[in-house]
Amino acid sequence: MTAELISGKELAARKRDEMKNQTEELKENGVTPGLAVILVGEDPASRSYVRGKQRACGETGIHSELYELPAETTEEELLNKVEELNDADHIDGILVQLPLPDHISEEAVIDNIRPDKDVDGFHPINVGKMMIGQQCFLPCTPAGIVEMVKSKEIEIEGRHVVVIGRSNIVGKPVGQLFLNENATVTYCHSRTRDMESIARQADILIVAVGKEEMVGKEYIKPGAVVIDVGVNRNNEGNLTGDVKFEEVKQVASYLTPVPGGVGPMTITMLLHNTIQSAFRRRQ
Ligand SMILES: Nc1nc(=O)c2c([nH]1)NC[C@@H]1CN(c3ccc(C(=O)N[C@@H](CCC(=O)O)C(=O)O)cc3)C=[N+]21
Ligand SMILES: [Mg+2]
Repeated sequence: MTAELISGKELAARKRDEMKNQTEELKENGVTPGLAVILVGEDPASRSYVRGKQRACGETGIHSELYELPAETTEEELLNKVEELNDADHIDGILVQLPLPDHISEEAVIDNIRPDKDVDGFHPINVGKMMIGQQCFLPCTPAGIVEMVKSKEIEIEGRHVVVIGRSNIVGKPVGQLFLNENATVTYCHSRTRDMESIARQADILIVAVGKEEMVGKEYIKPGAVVIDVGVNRNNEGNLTGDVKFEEVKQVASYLTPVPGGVGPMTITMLLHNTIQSAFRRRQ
């Protein structure tokens, strides 16, 4: 078997076309959706992701503002900036790029973003609402993954989803979203015993670990759907996933590439959340 690739890039392009119509509708009513991105420090990978987000905003008709703060910024200064953006009517979404420098508490920053502008879906109010199935901003990477699976009309209900990774921004919420879709969900992590045999039970395997080429064909049930969330930079500076692409492609039914897979859909869901926020707050 050779897996069919799920191109996040193509799906993202289709979704962004639809979203352009939504921003036009808003603009006819005098509303331009606005996203503010705050980047603290000079990490080159973070800079490159932020550039991608801004480019995507431009293409979709979303106004974006970038605040580049020096690495020495204090927590209080950052919280003041968040407060200012919380109060700015033309800003519908606030994204503080993670990770933050060690002297700043990510928890304190996230807690102080207005939940109705938290387009990352990281605020505890939004996390709680997601957990009990209430309307909220869904976290972008997990929501993008569900969209990718649905785009191929892959059945989710009743199927076994195994998530490798338990971060607050990908692993935990992606399992919750698949549970909300009536899947049976298992989490694996660094302390899991015999991870390969658990992963081999997955109908849909989601790998969100951050370790280059960790998952080979021994983790895959023939015909499984494999979603690679890894964004690792190798020694040559290329972006690579957590999955051994060439060998897993020989056993899986569907596989997401890196780059061109989950990443572009993460950005697309951010645009989606920002537009939804503008509709909710200003229409
Ligand atoms: N508050 C916050 N929200 C985030 O959503 C967030 C964050 N912090 N910190 C960092 C991670 C990482 N992330 C990516 C988004 C898009 C691509 C993406 O578009 N990747 C392209 C390639 C980009 C390239 O080549 O550099 C692709 O996979 O095809 C990657 C990574 C969002 N993150
Ligand atoms: Mg920190």
